[in-house]
Amino acid sequence: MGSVAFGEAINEDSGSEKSLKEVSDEEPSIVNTSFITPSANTHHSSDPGFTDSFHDTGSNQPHHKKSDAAQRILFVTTEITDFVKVGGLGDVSSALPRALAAHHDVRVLIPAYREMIHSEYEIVPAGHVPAFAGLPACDIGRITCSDGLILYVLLCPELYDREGTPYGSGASGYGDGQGEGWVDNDIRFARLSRAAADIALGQADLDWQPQLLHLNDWACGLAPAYLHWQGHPVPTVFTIHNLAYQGLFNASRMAVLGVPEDAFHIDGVEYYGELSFMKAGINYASQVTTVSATYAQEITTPKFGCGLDGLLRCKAEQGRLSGIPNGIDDSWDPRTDSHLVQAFSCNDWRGKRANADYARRFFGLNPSQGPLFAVISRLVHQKGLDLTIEAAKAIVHGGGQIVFMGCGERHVEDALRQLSERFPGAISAYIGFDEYQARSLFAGSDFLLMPSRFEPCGLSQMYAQRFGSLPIAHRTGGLADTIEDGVTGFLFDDMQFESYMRAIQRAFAVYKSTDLFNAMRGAAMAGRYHWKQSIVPYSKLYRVALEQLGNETTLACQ
Ligand SMILES: Nc1ncnc2c1ncn2[C@@H]1O[C@H](COP(=O)(O)OP(=O)(O)O[C@H]2O[C@H](CO)[C@@H](O)[C@H](O)[C@H]2O)[C@@H](O)[C@H]1O
Repeated sequence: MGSVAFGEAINEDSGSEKSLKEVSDEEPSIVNTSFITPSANTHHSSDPGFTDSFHDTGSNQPHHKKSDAAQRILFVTTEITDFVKVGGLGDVSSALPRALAAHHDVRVLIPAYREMIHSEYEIVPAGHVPAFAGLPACDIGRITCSDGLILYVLLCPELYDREGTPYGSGASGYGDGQGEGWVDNDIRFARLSRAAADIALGQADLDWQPQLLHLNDWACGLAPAYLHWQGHPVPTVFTIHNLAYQGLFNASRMAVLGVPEDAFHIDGVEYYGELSFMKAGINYASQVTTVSATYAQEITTPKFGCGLDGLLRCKAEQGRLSGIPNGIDDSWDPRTDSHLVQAFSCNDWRGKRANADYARRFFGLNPSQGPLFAVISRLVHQKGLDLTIEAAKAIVHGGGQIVFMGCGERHVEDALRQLSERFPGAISAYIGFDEYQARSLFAGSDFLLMPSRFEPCGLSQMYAQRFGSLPIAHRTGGLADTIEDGVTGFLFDDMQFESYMRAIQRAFAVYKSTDLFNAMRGAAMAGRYHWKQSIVPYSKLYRVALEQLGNETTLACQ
């Protein structure tokens, strides 16, 4: 592909066609707060028992006084940023249960990884789950976090006490049983799912029993299925964070996982001859959610549905599929974040500049007056790194610099290393992830490059906006829902180099116009994508799932 020239090709006014919001440093306004997908709300709209008691109380402390509508929720996950994080699921699992805990009794179930066993936290014996099919018996421990959040950790050292990520020895993402995933991932995550089902049924010797399971991604997908096959109608909410990772395993593994033979068909867990954990979760959960309204609609189409779009369309028609956006937690505040070399706020651009200087020094870039672009991402196909690599030369020739931070697919890591060697002082590749430096980079950069092919929600673009770094992103999924084109960032429509370059050119043009650039940064920083906005929709959904009990006539999708 040819490169797109800067200079005369740049339209000075291209970023200003839309009027900017008035911005206030002291009281940031809330933007884009309503994302519940309109096409999938047949159950939600009725919501007979739901009251305003869930509205913002200003507290996210677990011991906040709960309303009568409080529910006991077990949030089941494979990552939590407090201990182990591969990507966005870790952040969500750390923040969402805490936000919900102001209104519900929310506890978390997660495997006891090495990071927990060797942490400073005491693990108190709490329960036990029996062996099942080829799944070993294991103990359950309890960790009480410093803010009171209770984690139940599944103690099974032969499955979980390993060097590596929750999913495998490599770093390329969610390891769905293929590639670099652990060879026993089917057993590892069936064990987690079965433990969740046992806890829900009061069969785990715990002194606590949830009313509802909130399950996350393919690794928890068998939990609703186990409950269904046993004939126990425990309500379940299954959240898809990324449909592309499905947990596909050989059908010969069914017996060892305790999956009944007669469930292996197109309306059960079979996916083109393999066993799909993701399909099990979608098929048997009371409610399915994903993490933005746009992605909830997209996954019902062949383009984004990963072969499950027919099933998801059926769920949407049944009112069992909805989109609830992720948020970001209070720690993402440039005025108070202790990770930053200098705190800053809207219109305090000297403070932001200090973070840029630090980032340039830390990542080995030359001093520069040009724009600093950041890429903070898992390095996987989804994230469109190939487009950014193609655009890099033009960005550097236009006077820009780029820092890449992330790890993932080996060939992408290699390509980034080569790029940084080709453009020393202008491009830096940090292969790995460091929360501290990531925050400095969000704070120091002028623009975040995020040309994702698809993006269920995306957190990085929200972090960037909060820190006054304008995202340049593909108009898809949660990116489309959380970035206002020409106001808080730049969106492009086609996943094509030329289209991406036009958005980058617009960013360069805005950078040249100080007033416009500052107004956009202010608008971006004023957007508050707080988790509090998710409490009401999740609470409604929990209520709907509880009320569905005993009324399961529409579960099957033929
Ligand atoms: N190599 C790395 N190692 C560890 N952390 C890294 C990392 N690279 C980036 N991160 C961090 O992980 C988070 C990225 O979260 P995103 O939501 O943007 O994407 P991700 O694809 O991981 O999440 C998926 O789940 C989330 C949660 O629902 C959805 O928002 C998203 O669309 C979906 O793809 C950020 O906190 C970022 O700083």
